[in-house]
Amino acid sequence: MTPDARIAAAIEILDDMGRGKAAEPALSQWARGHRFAGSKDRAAIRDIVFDALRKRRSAAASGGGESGRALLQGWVRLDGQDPDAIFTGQGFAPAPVSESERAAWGDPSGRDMMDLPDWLADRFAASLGDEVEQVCAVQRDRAPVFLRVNALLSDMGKAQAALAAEGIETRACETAPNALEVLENARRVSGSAAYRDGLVEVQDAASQAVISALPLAHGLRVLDYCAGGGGKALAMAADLRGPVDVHDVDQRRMADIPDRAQRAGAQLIPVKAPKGPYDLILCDAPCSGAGTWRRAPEAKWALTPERLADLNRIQRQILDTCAPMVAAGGVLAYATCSVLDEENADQVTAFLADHPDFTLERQDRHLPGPDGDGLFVAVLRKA
Ligand SMILES: C[S@@+](CC[C@H](N)C(=O)[O-])C[C@H]1O[C@@H](n2cnc3c(N)ncnc32)[C@H](O)[C@@H]1O
Repeated sequence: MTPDARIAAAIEILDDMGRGKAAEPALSQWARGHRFAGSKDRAAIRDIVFDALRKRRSAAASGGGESGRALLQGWVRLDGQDPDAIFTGQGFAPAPVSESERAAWGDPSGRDMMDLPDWLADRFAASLGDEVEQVCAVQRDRAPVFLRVNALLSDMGKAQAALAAEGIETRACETAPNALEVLENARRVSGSAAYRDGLVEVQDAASQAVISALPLAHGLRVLDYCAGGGGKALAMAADLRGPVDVHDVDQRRMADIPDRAQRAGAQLIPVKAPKGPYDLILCDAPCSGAGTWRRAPEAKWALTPERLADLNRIQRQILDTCAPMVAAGGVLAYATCSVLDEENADQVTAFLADHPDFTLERQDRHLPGPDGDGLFVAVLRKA
């Protein structure tokens, strides 16, 4: 497919999303209806759709509307390209820009460039202060791909060499001790021998740093209470060189854990109703994901104040449920992939007020940037 035909495809998909479909089903449905599109075309179309979603507000202001055509005219203009060179109507290119479309073009400014709904722009400003502009600018671009070298089966040098042998170039990243940033051929990672053999896992560098901040030591009894797909549990098992109990309210979220654990040579033990006592419990709580919206940009447009309030309630409940399961002298670690105070420091303050037997030992905030996503972790020690 030509670059302009890919833009025409992205317009169809964005229009489908405008009628209420989520990005993944819209992309899959388009691919099913256009079997001639190869994997490179599908990947390129996906990149355009996701980039337009990251910049939806500024693209809409630039292109004069929320339709697929307006968004992508705006997206092309934001990129410094000439829409008339792409919207030619030739071959499979989108139809030429009409006079009414052109008249609607604008120049995004101020809040448009934050690429957030107004209510979230306010919350971001309140939580991030002087750093808000920089964080919003970062979230308008694609995130780097990071890997975690699995210390149970490999080390940095061996893993980098194995990846390089398959054309995957990496560099060590300072955010966490076992983190690699993929510099070239990131799409090859999931099919590589290094990945299949468990030498590396795909995991954001700041997510890895959250685990490095925990006082993990061999022999500790550890529970991952919100284990999901097991990304952080695997990282804990590698640091611990021992087993980790895994739990999630939604069993289906843990479906991949047995295969992932086997590949990584790690012992993750599913526990339906954990009781404790544990020396360390990680609560990687459900959250807005506001630190990871580069990767999942749909989420920032879908979040509502009501949903955020619900998440805040669930986060409090999870901490309250886990606190009694922590052994005396043990640790409760609270993590989110959010940059919003109400999900992070405010939750910790409220928890400490209700649980005077805990003290705050450490609190780290990672902002989204070149070295990883936006994450938060608080290490709370029980007396
Ligand atoms: C941020 S995700 C966890 C990601 C995971 N730790 C990882 O590193 O891949 C949050 C998880 O919390 C789970 N969850 C939501 N409410 C919960 C609750 N009340 N108790 C336990 N887990 C819950 C969700 O099903 C989801 O899998």
